[in-house]
Amino acid sequence: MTGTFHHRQERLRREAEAELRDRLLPTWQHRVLQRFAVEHGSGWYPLLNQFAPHTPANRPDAVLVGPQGVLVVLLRDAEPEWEDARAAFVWTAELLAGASTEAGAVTEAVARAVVVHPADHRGRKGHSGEHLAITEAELDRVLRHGERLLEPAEALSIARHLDCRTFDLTPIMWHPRRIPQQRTPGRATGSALFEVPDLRRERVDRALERPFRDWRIFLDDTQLGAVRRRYSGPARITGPAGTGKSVLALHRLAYLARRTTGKLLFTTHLRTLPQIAAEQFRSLAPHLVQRIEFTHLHAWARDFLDQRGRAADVDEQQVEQAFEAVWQRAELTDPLRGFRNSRSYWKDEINRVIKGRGISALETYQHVPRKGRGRPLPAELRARVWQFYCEYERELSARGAFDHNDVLMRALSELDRRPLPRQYAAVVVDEVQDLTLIGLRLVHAISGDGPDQLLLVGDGQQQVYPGGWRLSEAGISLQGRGEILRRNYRNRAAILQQAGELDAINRFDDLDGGPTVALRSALPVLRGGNVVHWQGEDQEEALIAALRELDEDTDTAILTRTNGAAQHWEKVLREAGFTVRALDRWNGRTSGPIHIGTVHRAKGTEFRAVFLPDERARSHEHRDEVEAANRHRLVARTRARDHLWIGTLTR
Ligand SMILES: Nc1ncnc2c1ncn2[C@@H]1O[C@H](COP(=O)(O)OP(=O)(O)OP(=O)(O)O)[C@@H](O)[C@H]1O
Repeated sequence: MTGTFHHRQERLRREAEAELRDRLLPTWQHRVLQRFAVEHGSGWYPLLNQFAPHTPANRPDAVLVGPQGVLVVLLRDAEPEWEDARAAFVWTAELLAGASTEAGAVTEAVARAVVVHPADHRGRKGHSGEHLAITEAELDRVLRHGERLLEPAEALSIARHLDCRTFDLTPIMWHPRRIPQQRTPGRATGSALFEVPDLRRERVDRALERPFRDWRIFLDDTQLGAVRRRYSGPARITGPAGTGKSVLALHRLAYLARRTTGKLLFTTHLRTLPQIAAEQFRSLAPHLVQRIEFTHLHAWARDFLDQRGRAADVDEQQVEQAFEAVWQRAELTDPLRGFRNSRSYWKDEINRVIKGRGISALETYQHVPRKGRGRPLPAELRARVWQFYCEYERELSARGAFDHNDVLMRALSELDRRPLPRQYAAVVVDEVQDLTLIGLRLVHAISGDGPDQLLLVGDGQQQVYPGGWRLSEAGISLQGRGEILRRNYRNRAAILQQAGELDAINRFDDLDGGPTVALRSALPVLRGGNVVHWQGEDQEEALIAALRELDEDTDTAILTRTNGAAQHWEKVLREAGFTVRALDRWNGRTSGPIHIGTVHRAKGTEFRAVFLPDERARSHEHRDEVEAANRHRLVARTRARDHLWIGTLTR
C-alpha cells in the first residue's frame, strides 16, 4: 500500500509540475505551490492567484481549502505589513460570504491567514495578531496537524464556492465541476479494518462535539447575515433562549475586530458571564482575543473611575447596613409594608426603579411607569417611597459608601465631563434586558451612535431583575435595525417543549414595543431529550440517585433559586462523594465537576444535564411575583441540553 501511496504522490507531483511550469515563480515558491498541489491527494483543494508571483500585496498568493479549514496563504521573502495580511484575509473572508454546506452558512472562523517564508528565513515566526508565520519547511503544521474543521464534502463545496466567486483564484490540480473520490492516505476506503465499535465511538464523539464545532464554523443564514450586516446605528438581536444570540455576538465581535483597529468591548451586568464569553471567543478567534475587553459593566465603571482618579468602590456590607437602618424605622416603612410587606420588593423599588433609572426628583418618580411591579402605586405612597429613598441616600453618605448604582452614575457623569480618549471600535452588550436604565445609558455613552458601534443582545422572557425601560429613554433609536433568531440549537425538543409551557410574560419587550418570538414558538433543532418530574419526600436521596444514574456526571449543574439552597446542595453532594464546584467560581473552561449555583449565576450558560430541586418557595400572592418566578423557571429549564430533572416535594 505504501508503494501505491508513493507512486500516487509522485504522479501528483509531476502533474503539479506541469500545471505550474508556465509561471515564472521563484524556486522556493514553486516548491511550496507544488507541495500544495500534491496535497490535493489528502483532501486539500488549492486555488492559485492568477497574478502570482506578482500578486498585489494585499491579496493571497494561494487559498487552500481542506480538512484544517481555509488557509489564506501569502508567500513572502520578508515579513508582510500587518495591514496587508489582514486585507488578504478579509478579501478571502468576503468571498466566503454565501458559502454554505449542509451544516449551515460558513463563518470566518474556518479561515486563517498563513504567511510562508523560504526555508532560510531568519525573521519572526509564529503567531502574530493577524497571521501565522512559518517557513516552507514547516508546512506540515498547517496541512497535516491541527484541528480537523471540515469534512471532505464541506471542503469541496467551499472550494467550489470560492472558484465561482472570483476570477483571481484558479483551481490547481482539481476541477470544480468534477466530483473526485475522496481518499485518505494510509487508510483504505471502505476497508474491513474499520471496526464497527470504532465507527460507533466516532459517531458518538462527533455528535457530542457537534454543536460546538458547528457554531464556530457554520451559522444559519439569519445569524450570519447579522454578523456581517452593516448597521448604520445601534442594533439589537433578540430571540428566545438557546437560539444562538451570544454565539452571534461573539462572531460579530470577531468579524468587526478583523475590520477595525483598536479595542472592542463585550459587557453585561452579570459578573461571571464575561469570562465565560472570553473563553468561547478564544476558541473562535484565538488571535483576536487580546483585542476584546470582556468585562462586566460595574467592573468597567469602577476601573474607569479609578483611572480618572475618582475611585468608587462598593462595600456591600455598608450598603446593606444603610438600607437596614432605614428599613427599621417604623414611621417610614409601616405605610410601605401595608402596601407590600416585603423588604426585597422595596429594595428593588429603590435600586431598580428610582436609582436604576437615575430619577432625581419626586415629580419624575410620580409619573414613572412601573410595568411589571404589580399593583399601581398611589401618589401618596410614592411620596413615602421617595422619603425612604432620601433617607437611604443620607445613610449611605453618612457612611461614605457607594452602592452599585452610584458607581454607574458617577461613571456616566465622568464620561459626560470628559469622553473616552479613544472610542471602542464596537460595544456588544449581552443580557441587555436586565440592565438598569442607568446601565443602558452608560453603555450608550461608551459606544456612541456610530455605524456598528453598539449591539444589544437579549430576550425579555429571560428578565430576572425587576424594572424596565424604553430604549428611547436612554437616547437609543433602533429604527428597525435588528434581527430575531428562532432556531433553538441548545435544548433537545422535550426540554424546549417543557420550558415553553411556562407562562413567562415578556414585560421587557412589552415596554419596547418591538416584535418578539416566545420560547414556545422557537424551532427545535435537536430531537429527543429527557425530562424527569420527580415527586416525593426525600429529595436528597432522589437527586443523588438520579445523579448516579447519569452515564457521566460531567457538564452537569444543580441550579437553585437562593444562595442558601446552593450552599445546602454543595454540602449534600460533597458528603455523598461528588466533586462539586460553585458556579460563581467557574470560568467556563473546564466542565469537570458538578456545578452548583443560583439560576442568576447560570444565565448565559448551558449544561448537558440540569437538576432543579424544589426549594419550598413561599407561594406567590402577587401577579408580578408569579410572572418573575415563571421567567426564572424558564431560564433555569433552558440551561439543560439533554437532561432535565425537576423536583417537587410533597411533604
Ligand atoms: N448555528 C448554530 N449551529 C449549531 N449550534 C449552534 C448554532 N448557533 C448556536 N448554537 C449552539 O446553541 C447553543 C445556544 O447558543 P447561545 O448560548 O448563543 O444562545 P442564546 O440565544 O444566547 O441563549 P440564552 O439566551 O439562553 O443565553 C450553544 O450550544 C451554541 O453552541
